Amino acid sequence: MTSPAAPDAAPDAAISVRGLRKVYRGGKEALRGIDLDVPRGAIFGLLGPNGAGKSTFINILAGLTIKTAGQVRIWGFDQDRNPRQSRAAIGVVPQELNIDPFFTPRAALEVQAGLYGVPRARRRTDEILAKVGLADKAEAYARTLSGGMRRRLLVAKALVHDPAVLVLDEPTAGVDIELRRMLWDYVRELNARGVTIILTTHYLEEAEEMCDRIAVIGDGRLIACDDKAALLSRLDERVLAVRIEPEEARAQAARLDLPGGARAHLRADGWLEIAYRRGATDPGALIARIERAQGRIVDLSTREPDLEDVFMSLLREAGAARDRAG
Ligand SMILES: Nc1ncnc2c1ncn2[C@@H]1O[C@H](COP(=O)(O)OP(=O)(O)OP(=O)(O)O)[C@@H](O)[C@H]1O
Repeated sequence: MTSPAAPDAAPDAAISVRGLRKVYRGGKEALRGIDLDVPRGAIFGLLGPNGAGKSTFINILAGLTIKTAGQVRIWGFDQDRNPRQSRAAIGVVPQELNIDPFFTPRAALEVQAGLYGVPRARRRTDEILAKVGLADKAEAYARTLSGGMRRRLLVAKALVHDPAVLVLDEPTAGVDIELRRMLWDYVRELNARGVTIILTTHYLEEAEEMCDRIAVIGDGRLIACDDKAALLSRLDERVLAVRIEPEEARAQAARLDLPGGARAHLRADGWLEIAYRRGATDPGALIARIERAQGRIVDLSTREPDLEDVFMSLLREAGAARDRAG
């Protein structure tokens, strides 16, 4: 693949968004003023609960949804002032598997390349098909492709014009582990060649593994945007897991009032998991409290907070701030 078509001076921000708002017909405000920069060369994760506004954000970048207000620059090109260049700089893999059933993968890529004005001599149809593992399906009708193969075809279609920025909206929803691995390997390879990647995913461990920078959107607002490591270290939280005997005591223990605002919940595997703030309490106090009230601790482990803990904590904080604001 050639390097992505970049202006003479590649911008620091692959995507730069200011004051982005979207109000849908009917009045739903899906984005309430987002300011966001995606650094060039990043693998950038966009996270948020259902209905947070992620797809709206991505569809606006892709030019599929018209924004209500704000400025969007893609690879330095203003979406309103330079629509052609900004569109050429981005490739989007949509969430839905919307593929024309009567096209073969080869024809689908050729049509897509035509739409983007890629001259025949510069088309890389076979190379792209091979990369996404569809070389032997090049002439099959799309309606005969499995869900995973359709997903790969969508990735291939997003790449025909060599975009500098590739956006993947939930690319691994419902795909098997093997395809997921293959897709991520390919994404990493593209990134290593200079393509900036933006992805949304509901699998937080996936974002934790793949992304170097992460934004969290909640209810149309940006509630965090930071390097992954900074985001993870922001939470002064530890998780202690204990196994209590007898079994009957476990559910009771989950309801105990614990020191320092620690929160407990009983996992499906019978372990009691307790999230506590290091500054507010120490594990010794927690253990003593549980043993005093309930049974015997027969096993224990601790772990660092993961992205899921951070994510839940950010959403809780944002919810509490909204409640306070009324
Ligand atoms: N075409 C539309 N018309 C009206 N409301 C819409 C439309 N599309 C989305 N919405 C609403 O806007 C809000 C944001 O939706 P969006 O699809 O952007 O969220 P999301 O973060 O992508 O969610 P998910 O994780 O479920 O895909 C939701 O309340 C949704 O119901």
